[in-house]
Amino acid sequence: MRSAKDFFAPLAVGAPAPVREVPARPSRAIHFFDPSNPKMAAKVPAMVGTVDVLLGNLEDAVKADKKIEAREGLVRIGQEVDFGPTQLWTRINSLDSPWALDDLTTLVPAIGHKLDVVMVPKVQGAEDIHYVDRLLAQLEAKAGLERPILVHAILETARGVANVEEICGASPRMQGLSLGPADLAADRRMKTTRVGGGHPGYLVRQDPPKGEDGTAQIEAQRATYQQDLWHYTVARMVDACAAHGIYPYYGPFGDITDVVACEDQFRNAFLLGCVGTWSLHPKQIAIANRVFSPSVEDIRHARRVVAAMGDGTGAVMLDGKMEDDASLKQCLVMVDLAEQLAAIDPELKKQYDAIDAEPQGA
Ligand SMILES: CC(=O)SCCNC(=O)CCNC(=O)[C@H](O)C(C)(C)COP(=O)(O)OP(=O)(O)OC[C@H]1O[C@@H](n2cnc3c(N)ncnc32)[C@H](O)[C@@H]1OP(=O)(O)O
Ligand SMILES: CC(=O)C(=O)O
Ligand SMILES: [Mg+2]
Repeated sequence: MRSAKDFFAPLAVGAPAPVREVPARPSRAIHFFDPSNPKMAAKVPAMVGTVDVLLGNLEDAVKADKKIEAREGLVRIGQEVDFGPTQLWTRINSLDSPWALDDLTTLVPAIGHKLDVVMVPKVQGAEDIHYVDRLLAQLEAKAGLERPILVHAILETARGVANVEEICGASPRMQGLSLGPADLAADRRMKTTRVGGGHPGYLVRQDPPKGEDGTAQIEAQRATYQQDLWHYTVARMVDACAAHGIYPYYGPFGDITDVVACEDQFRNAFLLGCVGTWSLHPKQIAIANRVFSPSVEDIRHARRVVAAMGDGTGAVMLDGKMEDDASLKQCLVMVDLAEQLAAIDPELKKQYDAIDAEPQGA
């Protein structure tokens, strides 16, 4: 294990100094595109400014015979497009694949100055992050980059979940984690065939009513409640990320047509502490932007609590409810997020600013 004193030293002579704090940049939707798909690639310039993160995907969903085309396509897009306020990320191929090394050694010299985050799939433990960490430092030094490229890991193996805390703390480059429900389900031998989302068979059932003789009527009509297959993993991921000052994300929702269930899954993740999610299709961007932006009602309430709490200590009553130091902290999470989002989203800024113009007591 590296000494705490060395943790923030560059891992290669001439590499940029590691960040001491991961920048809190809005990333409600990480929108995936396949740079080898001409139709998708052509849409990228017009998507700048409409989505927080554009991610050139090189891994799964890119055909094996298109891997080099995808990598070269991403280089071209990275060089030609002005990304303005939108972050540019990539998902490289898995570290045991024939492509991962060339992904990094090609992308960093060519577009490293524009790449904000490298997403690494199928991370098993800290050793995978250490490998990428050192390689990136060497490539950054060689390319003369002035700021470090951050690393995001996908949690999609049972071993990765077991090692989630050490993955989060493996490098100052660690920016965040995403849930990878498809590969994780396969690795765990779960019996699902979907990419994220729920399953009608994963449920609890209301207790049976009792008959007159006191026996359970198990054949009676009983309500069932579908449960969230991903709750445990998302909750672990949120805790590990919060403990290490990095950011948790839900991942893909594969049923592109079911925008309602998609929104529900995203909202569960938002409420549990995730800062964003993936978008696989243009129509998922608006869902993610809506869900991962605090509502006007929440911001109105949060600002009232902040105002009512004065110096931030003690307890007050507001609308019949107790507010104190701890509920104030929850409200500040919302208010801070709203400020970050308002800085990049003019429509949201208008909505949040309008709260100030409302009559007192509204
Ligand atoms: C488990 C995991 O690893 S998840 C992550 C990996 N998976 C991905 O990245 C998948 C990315 N998304 C896709 O490949 C596609 O959206 C698909 C295959 C799901 C659906 O694609 P299509 O059948 O073309 O969808 P659809 O016909 O609705 O597309 C409408 C338009 O949006 C475009 N489009 C679709 N997805 C995207 C995208 N992600 N980015 C930009 N444009 C897109 C299509 O090219 C099409 O363009 P056109 O109007 O010029 O013809
Ligand atoms: C996100 C991803 O890669 C997966 O679900 O497998
Ligand atoms: Mg995967």
